[in-house]
Amino acid sequence: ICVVDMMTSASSGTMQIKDPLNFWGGRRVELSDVTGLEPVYEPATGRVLCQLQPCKAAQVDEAVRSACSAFSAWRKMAGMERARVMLETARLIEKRREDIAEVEVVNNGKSITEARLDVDSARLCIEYFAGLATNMSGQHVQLPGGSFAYTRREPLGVCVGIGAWNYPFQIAAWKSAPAIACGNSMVFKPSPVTPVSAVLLAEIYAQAGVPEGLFNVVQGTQETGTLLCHHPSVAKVSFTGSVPTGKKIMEMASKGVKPVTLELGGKSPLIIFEDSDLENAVRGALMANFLSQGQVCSNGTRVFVHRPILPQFLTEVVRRTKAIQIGDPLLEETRMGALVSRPHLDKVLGYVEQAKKEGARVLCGGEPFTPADPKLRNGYYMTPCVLDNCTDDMTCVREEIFGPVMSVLTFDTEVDVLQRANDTTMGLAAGVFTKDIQRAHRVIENLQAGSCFINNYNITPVEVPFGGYKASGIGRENGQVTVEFYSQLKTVVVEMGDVDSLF
Ligand SMILES: NC(=O)c1ccc[n+]([C@@H]2O[C@H](COP(=O)([O-])OP(=O)(O)OC[C@H]3O[C@@H](n4cnc5c(N)ncnc54)[C@H](O)[C@@H]3O)[C@@H](O)[C@H]2O)c1
Ligand SMILES: C[N+](C)(C)CCCC=O
Repeated sequence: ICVVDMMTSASSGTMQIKDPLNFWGGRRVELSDVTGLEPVYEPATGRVLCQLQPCKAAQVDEAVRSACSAFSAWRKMAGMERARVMLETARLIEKRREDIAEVEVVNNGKSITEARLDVDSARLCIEYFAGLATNMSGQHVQLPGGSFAYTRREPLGVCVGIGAWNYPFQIAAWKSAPAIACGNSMVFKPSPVTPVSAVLLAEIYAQAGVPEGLFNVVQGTQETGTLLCHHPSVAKVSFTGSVPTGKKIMEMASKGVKPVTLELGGKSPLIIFEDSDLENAVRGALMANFLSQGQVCSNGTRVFVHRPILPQFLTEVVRRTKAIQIGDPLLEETRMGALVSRPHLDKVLGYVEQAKKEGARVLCGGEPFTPADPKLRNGYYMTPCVLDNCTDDMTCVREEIFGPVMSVLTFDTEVDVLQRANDTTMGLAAGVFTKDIQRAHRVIENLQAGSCFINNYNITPVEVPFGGYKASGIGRENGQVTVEFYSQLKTVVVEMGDVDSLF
């Protein structure tokens, strides 16, 4: 069942990926048409891990047909039966936690410590939605003369999931768990940069007993994604990725009047007031900027610090940032691994150069980093960066960098900082640190963001909805409300008397 030959589990540069990464009809599929191969890299070493076999129209069609056939069986199963299979999936994920996490590290570059937490989040999400699978209920409405109506919450059909590269396994679970809990099937396309772990989820679902074709993986780039969005048998598209791609997805889905979930990018504010617990505020700022090498959609990359505490804040944040251990992401002690690709690393370093040109001051980091271990020399590492002296008009403050770069800004009043925090087209997340509870809730009420934090940052329990305001997205993932985004409501009116015809 395993996709990889684990020659060692201790360090990078050794894992082999040999088995096909496409999956439908309950098994891995070796494509006969293998044109358009794309190299897939191990970010920690720069080594080519395998070649991506992109799916064309014929294969997309096969996967969708497989999903259609599974949907017919799955939708008829009782919620309890669906829940049982999902709980078994969660149990198998827990059992394989370590090898899934290692695959994620090898293809994504994040630290093993973080990858384990991502696998846990995927498992918890499947467990959570297993609980909701038994609760697909409607409403009973009394009407005059003993007549009544009721509503049924029904699945949509074949849902497409399209994922980003920063949380490959977690994204596949956050999309598939609510979809299948509601009785849908799914065709999932991972990012071509990180295609390796989604197929493990497909295998585990199959092993747990879902019908063949319930969760399928098609690999590919934007061509494959486009084919999926336009496919006439697809009922919904759930997308995680950048704002520009999200707009294209919405446009394509609109042609078939298909609902979308869009989990897009952000440029989120984190506001630190002078009465904060400084130690916690600094920890929060690091969590808001450096998880997953800074490649996190919800990151609070605009850190607004109340002027009276700026010096202490900067001293402490820089001290802790410099102490972050960078290196082989498979080692236990590593806290920051490699960025996802060479072009992405160059882009992030380019943002630091641009920030300097525009007048920001680099307090630490922002440089390429070469680990001492020779096998890591071609990996995509950089030192985490804190920028001071930032102003609202700078590129580093306006654009999503998606790397380990924290921009620190200063503020004097609550009114001023709220106006500046909201001065962005995006609205994924926001955070506030203060000991004043009235202020905390007042500030949150006035922040234009879908996922907010008081005295913490970037924690996403699966029981609560996650998603954005403004250009950061449509719909939510996780939490009870997500059932509404993967189902549709049927109203049934029942006449108990005679038909009172006007004709
Ligand atoms: N809000 C969230 O929950 C969330 C989570 C993770 C990442 N993100 C965002 O994702 C972005 C980084 O990820 P990325 O670089 O993989 O994003 P991206 O938009 O480049 O790609 C995302 C996915 O879309 C596919 N795709 C690209 N063009 C397409 C097209 N025309 N039609 C169909 N599919 C297409 C890609 O192959 C990939 O699978 C960041 O902006 C980040 O903030 C958001
Ligand atoms: C779990 N995190 C760290 C909040 C990430 C959510 C997904 C966004 O990229």
